[in-house]
Amino acid sequence: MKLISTEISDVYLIEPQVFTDSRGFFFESYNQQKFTDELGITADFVQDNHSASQKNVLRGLHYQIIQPQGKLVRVVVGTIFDVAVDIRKSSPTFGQWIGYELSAENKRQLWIPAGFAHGFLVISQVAEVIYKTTDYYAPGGDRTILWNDPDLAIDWPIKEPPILSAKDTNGQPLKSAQIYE
Ligand SMILES: Cc1cn([C@H]2C[C@H](O)[C@@H](COP(=O)(O)OP(=O)(O)O[C@H]3O[C@@H](C)C(=O)[C@@H](O)[C@H]3O)O2)c(=O)[nH]c1=O
Repeated sequence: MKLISTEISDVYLIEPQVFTDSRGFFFESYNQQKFTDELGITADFVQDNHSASQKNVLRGLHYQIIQPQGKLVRVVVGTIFDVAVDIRKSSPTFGQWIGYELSAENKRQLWIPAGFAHGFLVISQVAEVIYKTTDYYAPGGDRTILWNDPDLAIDWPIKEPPILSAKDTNGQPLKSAQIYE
């Protein structure tokens, strides 16, 4: 597997080694020893999540104010534009965002450590997103930063108003959100 740096240190794209033959393909989507020894990413995951969304759904930008979660995100059906925003006040890249296309085809994964808000826009007709988290869901502790916060100015590849949950419609701008020191 290959580690690709992004514009924000600590956030990485990961490209797995894919084995193809006449039957199809195989790849290790996660291997703790290789993550630690080869990629230098030490993370203990405690939960796997799986969501399916239709085209133009935007989920995010989410984080947990308690039990902040690191996330290892990948797509098994379709294509998403996956975004991470640095919301660690003490970080030199505070308020910066990165966005990458993750797809069933490119098999790329995005490693987002705790301290970031995460969201994605579905580009394909349907997308199924699977992600591992380093801490458990903390209902009541989850927070949303507004997906189109003008201070973040995230360049979503969006052509029409996205489909949002009620929670995401009422996200906070970063400047007034409860965030990490
Ligand atoms: C996130 C989550 C939700 N749920 C429940 C709560 C709710 O009834 C239903 C749907 O929850 P949500 O609307 O919050 O799901 P969703 O909008 O997909 O939330 C997710 O968005 C992406 C971008 C993230 O980064 C994740 O951390 C998570 O916040 O699932 C769990 O049981 N466990 C979980 O870990």
